[in-house]
Amino acid sequence: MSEQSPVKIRVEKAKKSFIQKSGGAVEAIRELTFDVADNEYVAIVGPTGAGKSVLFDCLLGLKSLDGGRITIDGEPVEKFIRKKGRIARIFQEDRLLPWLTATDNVALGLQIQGVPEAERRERAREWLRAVGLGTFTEALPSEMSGGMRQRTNIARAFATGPEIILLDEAFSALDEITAMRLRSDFRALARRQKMTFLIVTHSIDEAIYLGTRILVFGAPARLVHQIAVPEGASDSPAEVDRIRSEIRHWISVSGRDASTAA
Ligand SMILES: Nc1ncnc2c1ncn2[C@@H]1O[C@H](COP(=O)(O)OP(=O)(O)OP(=O)(O)O)[C@@H](O)[C@H]1O
Repeated sequence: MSEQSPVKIRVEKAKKSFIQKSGGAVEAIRELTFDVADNEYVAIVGPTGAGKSVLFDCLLGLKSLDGGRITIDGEPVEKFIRKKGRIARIFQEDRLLPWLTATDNVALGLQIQGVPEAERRERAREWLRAVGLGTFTEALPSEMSGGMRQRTNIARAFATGPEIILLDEAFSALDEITAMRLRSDFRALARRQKMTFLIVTHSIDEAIYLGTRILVFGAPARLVHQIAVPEGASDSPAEVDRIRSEIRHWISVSGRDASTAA
């Protein structure tokens, strides 16, 4: 993380457990602490069930912590999200409404922000053009490929002008060629918009390509290692190999331990 950039997101000693229907407790987040700087791109990798999605829910104010705290721009996350559209999430599966056109799907978030209809449709079309869907603005999700639907989701995430985007395995369901194109387009848009993003991914190469820093989580979610990704590292096979081996090592030593609370 750059010394000069102000802290955008601060997670401090976060804790979260669930009581399951069987009565047992599952610890999802354990004493998790990390900062994300403004305009930083952070990739999170870790074993399955490591609480990564739960962390995103907490960052969006959808779930509350049992202990510790999350602040964004120095204020509690609940306060930060009161103004709509400051933080967006892109999921692995597209969450488009099947009866709405691409334009109307992208305009939804703007409607929630109270943007007047003509303006929100214009902004939605602009974002669809920016993701290469300028000729599909009136298409229904069923008339688009998986890659096009995910492009529509990306347009929807950017349209509200978020300060932070959370990518939850956003490229994992796509074939590799489509995923490569979308990653590259997403990275270019994020740079243009000067924003912060966090991506949870099971692909180490994706983490190296998109992240300026990679956090390796253990299970339950806690930080076991972090790696800065030097500019241009993803173009150097030797650098990619070095970072990949380092991540693999830390993932292998960070497996699930005592995730079921007593
Ligand atoms: N609503 C819930 N009720 C009970 N347990 C839950 C709930 N949500 C999550 N968990 C538990 O919390 C733990 C973390 O789940 P989470 O979905 O965040 O993992 P993850 O790191 O995103 O996993 P993956 O990489 O497989 O997507 C899991 O053990 C899960 O069973």
